[in-house]
Amino acid sequence: MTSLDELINKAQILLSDGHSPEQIGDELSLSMETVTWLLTQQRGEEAPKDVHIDWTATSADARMLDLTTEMMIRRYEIAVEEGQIPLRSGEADFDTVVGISLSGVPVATLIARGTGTRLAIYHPAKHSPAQKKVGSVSGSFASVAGRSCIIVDDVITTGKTLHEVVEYLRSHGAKPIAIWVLFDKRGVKAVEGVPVFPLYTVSRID
Ligand SMILES: O=P(O)(O)OC[C@H]1O[C@H](OP(=O)(O)OP(=O)(O)O)[C@H](O)[C@@H]1O
Repeated sequence: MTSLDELINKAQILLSDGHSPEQIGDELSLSMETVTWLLTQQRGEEAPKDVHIDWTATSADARMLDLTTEMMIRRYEIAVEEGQIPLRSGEADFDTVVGISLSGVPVATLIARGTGTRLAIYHPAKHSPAQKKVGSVSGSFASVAGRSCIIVDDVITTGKTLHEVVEYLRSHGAKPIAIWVLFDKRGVKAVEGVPVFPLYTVSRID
């Protein structure tokens, strides 16, 4: 079975389990166009330009995940050393890591441990069970008001989630300093003026 067949199979299983195409797109980190193609594709029909990242070999092992977060921390240290993050003398860097639920949380937890900072968890609006969907910071972890924050997630697909988090943090008295992600599928340099530091940028060359 090819990896494309596996992806089609995964999408069909999610559909038969009752997930909407939008949820399948979120689950597999694929655009709606790609999900539609996976679910309806006719042999010979050209696939949309998208990439699927399978990093379960790393995410399924806490030690490998920890090593990955060490790379993310080093990535940022280098950016600071090179002046990509201009810090005013005496200014605190960041004191809080905000992990985006769900997949950003284990990564953020290890980064908070590795940097000796506080851990906050953000629930995106799309996860809210309420009719009026709004994002929120979990009351079970660190608060964000008055804090300088690093936002952590696994992947940028459209960038919508990060826009939401940056707006939330600013409107709740927090200062987003930078965004750290494992994979950036959009090649975005900044979100609402907050610089993005991906470990890997994924792009297609046609
Ligand atoms: O750039 P965007 O288009 O906003 O997509 C990226 C977001 O989508 C995924 O979350 P999702 O809630 O779908 O899955 P998860 O619960 O596994 O984190 C991913 O973990 C990012 O948070």
